[in-house]
Order: sequence, then structure tokens, then C-alpha cells
Amino acid sequence: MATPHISAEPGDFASDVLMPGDPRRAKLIAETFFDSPRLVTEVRGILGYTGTVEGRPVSVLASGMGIPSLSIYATELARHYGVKRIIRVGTIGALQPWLELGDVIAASSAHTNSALTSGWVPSVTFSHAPSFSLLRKAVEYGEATGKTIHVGPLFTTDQFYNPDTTVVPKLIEYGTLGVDMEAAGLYAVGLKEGFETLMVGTISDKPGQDMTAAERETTFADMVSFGLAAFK
Ligand SMILES: O=P(O)(O)O[C@H]1O[C@H](CO)[C@@H](O)[C@H]1O
Ligand SMILES: O=c1cc[nH]c(=O)[nH]1
Repeated sequence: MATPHISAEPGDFASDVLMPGDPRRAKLIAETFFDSPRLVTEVRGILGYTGTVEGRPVSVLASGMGIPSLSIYATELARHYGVKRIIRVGTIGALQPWLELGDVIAASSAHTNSALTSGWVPSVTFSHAPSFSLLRKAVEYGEATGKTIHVGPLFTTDQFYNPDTTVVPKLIEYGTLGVDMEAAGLYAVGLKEGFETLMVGTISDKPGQDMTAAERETTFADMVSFGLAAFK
């Protein structure tokens, strides 16, 4: 049965789902990487497709932007469609100056200014971390292919435009690699709903530099390859 936000029928989603923020990236991923992709939901323009990759069923569903939006889709996938593993494939703003546009990052943890998990365990600051087995497989794919993946903490922010300019320098000092708006939420919802998670992302911008559309397309292919390899 459809949910308030997903019009797919039971069985329409594979148990492994890639999750970009952007619905158009979901379409591009399905058309580029999947055999026989079919559209399974498009409520609110949030596109979801299911197909196969090397014979294994896999789906892609956009999350929209920010933790509240991602939480809705990830929760409904787990509760209504039996999804067991979700890998976010998103864009990341570089925080460390040595990162280059197009670099791929796997988030081994995610700091956040979101209040999502603040009350989950009274008086405890919750940690937001991925499935070790998915992270390990992504890293092993890099080792096997010679493709570089940087592994480290991200900052998941509720504010794309944060007026507090003291936050980022401190996060940089503590070794945070980059910033996104969903990873910590995905890791938290995965724990709550009992599915495995990973965030693999591409650096799309750094101070004074932005990718061209063509660069985005080719570099996104790298992060999707890491995500699909982690599902194997
Ligand atoms: O490119 P996506 O996956 O949407 O990810 C990043 O881009 C959006 C902000 O521009 C946020 O969703 C952020 O996390
Ligand atoms: O959240 C994000 C994602 C990409 N680039 C940014 O600067 N912020």
C-alpha cells in the first residue's frame, strides 16, 4: 500500500536503496547504472526507480534536502517496503583545504546541529555513525580499484546559510572533512528503524570554487560506484 509520501506498491523497492538528495540525480543514477529501470514513485516530484545492477535488484529514491525530508523517506522505506540498507549518495561542501572538487568521501561519523537525537538518551550526546560492513566494503572497493576515498567525519547542518561564522573554523580544527545536510539523520534513522546506512559523497564546492555541470555528472559516477560496491 502507498504511504503518504511514496506511491509505490509493496515489493516495488529492492532491499538496497541509493538515496541522493536531488530527484534528477535519482533519475540519472537509474538511467546510467541500472538495467531495466522502472519508475516506482514520483509523489511531490521525489523520484524513485528500481532496476538491477549485475543481476541484483537495487533501487534509488531521492530524499529531498535536509534531515526532516530524508527522515520521512527513510522511515517509510524501512517500515512499509522492508528496505534493509540505504546509502546516501550526496554532494558535500569541502571543509579541509586539501580536499579537491570531485573527491569522494565516506562519512565515518557525522556531527550535527540538528536536535533529532538530542532526547533519545537523556543527558547523552548521541553519536551518528554508519554500518561498519558497508563502510568497509566501500573502502575495499577503493583499494581494489585504486580509486581514492577519504574516510572521516562530516558535519550535517540544518542551516545551509549559517549566520554563525564561528562554527566552521572549529569543526575544521577538529578534523571535519566536509558539510552536508542529511548524513547524521540517515545514520540516526537507520539505528531507530533497524536498517544499515552509509553516506558516500562528492565534493561539489569549496571556498571560491564550484563544479561545472559536466564535472558533476562524471564525478557523481565515482561516488555511485562506491555505493553500489558497498551493497555487494
Ligand atoms: O546534493 P544533495 O544530495 O542534495 O546534498 C547536498 O545538497 C543540498 C544543499 O545544496 C543538501 O541536500 C546537501 O546535503
Ligand atoms: O550541504 C552542503 C552540500 C554541498 N555544499 C555545501 O556547501 N553544503
